[in-house]
Amino acid sequence: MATLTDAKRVVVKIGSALLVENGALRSDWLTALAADVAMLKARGMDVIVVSSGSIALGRGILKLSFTELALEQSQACASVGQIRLARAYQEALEPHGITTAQVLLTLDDSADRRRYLNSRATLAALLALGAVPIVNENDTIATDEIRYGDNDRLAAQIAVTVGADQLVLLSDIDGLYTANPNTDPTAVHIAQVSNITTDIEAMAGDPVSGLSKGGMKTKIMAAKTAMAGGCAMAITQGAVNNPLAALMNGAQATWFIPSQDPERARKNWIGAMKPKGSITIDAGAARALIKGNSLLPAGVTGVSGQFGRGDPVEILGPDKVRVGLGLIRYTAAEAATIKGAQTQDIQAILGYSGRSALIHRDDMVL
Ligand SMILES: Nc1ncnc2c1ncn2[C@@H]1O[C@H](COP(=O)(O)OP(=O)(O)O)[C@@H](O)[C@H]1O
Ligand SMILES: N[C@@H](CCC(=O)OP(=O)(O)O)C(=O)O
Repeated sequence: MATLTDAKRVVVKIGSALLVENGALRSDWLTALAADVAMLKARGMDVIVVSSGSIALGRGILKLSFTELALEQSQACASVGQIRLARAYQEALEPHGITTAQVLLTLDDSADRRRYLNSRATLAALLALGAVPIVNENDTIATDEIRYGDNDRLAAQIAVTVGADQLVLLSDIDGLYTANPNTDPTAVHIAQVSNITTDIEAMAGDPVSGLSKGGMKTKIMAAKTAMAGGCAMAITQGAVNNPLAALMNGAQATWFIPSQDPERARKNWIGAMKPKGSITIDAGAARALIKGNSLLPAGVTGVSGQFGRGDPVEILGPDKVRVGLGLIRYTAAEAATIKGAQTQDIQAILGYSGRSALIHRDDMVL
């Protein structure tokens, strides 16, 4: 059985209803949550917070609490609320000596592989620097209608993007039940799910009322994404103070357990992609890759196909036999220009600085 104690990298998703009450921030709750985050960091874990609440806060600030909002009004509320939200996290975490970073993303960002690799690199750099990224959907440019509940799915995508081993959804309920317990008194709590069957999907309903509109449905969708990426996911009660400490101490939750770890899942995901071109490498580079190194331009002897940054390409050995597959960080034209070059010469050749590796070892399967 998974517990939060085992996590090395954890994403925590916080719903609007936990943070905002009657248009105002629940400061005491957030202060306690900051202590929870500091406790996880002190145990050596990387922490990313995905927080909703910008629209709910913005509505309060703009005094639009009792109005049905048009889409652009929701987006305006999000812009107003997001500044307040980010500052609230900064002020709550600062006393613990923790630096916060604001990251605004859309669900589309992980579908576009170039943006996916960029957000992955930025988040990894922030975590390496010890910062806590506070992520929300970039509501101003969200192309779909803003639907509350999308942050469940966004959090799962981010968890997979950064290779988190656990995702915790702090909710207004302590897990998945066989039916919505708010409307069905016979509903029974489910402690663990290792396979999302149609029966499990059928259990998940909408929320009853309030600020959140995603209900269990978006949480089950999030669980599917997380599990496919090798990340365990917990749904637990967030309304109490210090919900993460409570989860560590065995608070009731539903744990969704994946069948593989994040690294294996990522390699399988890359391995299943259809290559858009190929890179031929020399024998020295092939040996370096087998030892676990990234592919540098110096070892490349040929480039073929039309690919963009972030696209999957086949890696061929000197004898044209397939060595592996990876997500490349340069376009086909750039790769052809810098093939055979030393890393320190890339800037002079291209006229701008690029990534040192053509294909990073984390983005490669041999
Ligand atoms: N099978 C179920 N088990 C538990 N809760 C359910 C179920 N089906 C529907 N729900 C509803 O989903 C709600 C949680 O979703 P939501 O309010 O959107 O959470 P959050 O604010 O954390 O995003 C519960 O309070 C409950 O009303
Ligand atoms: N991005 C929106 C929230 C979207 C959302 O998923 O809300 P919730 O169901 O409360 O987690 C906001 O910050 O208001």
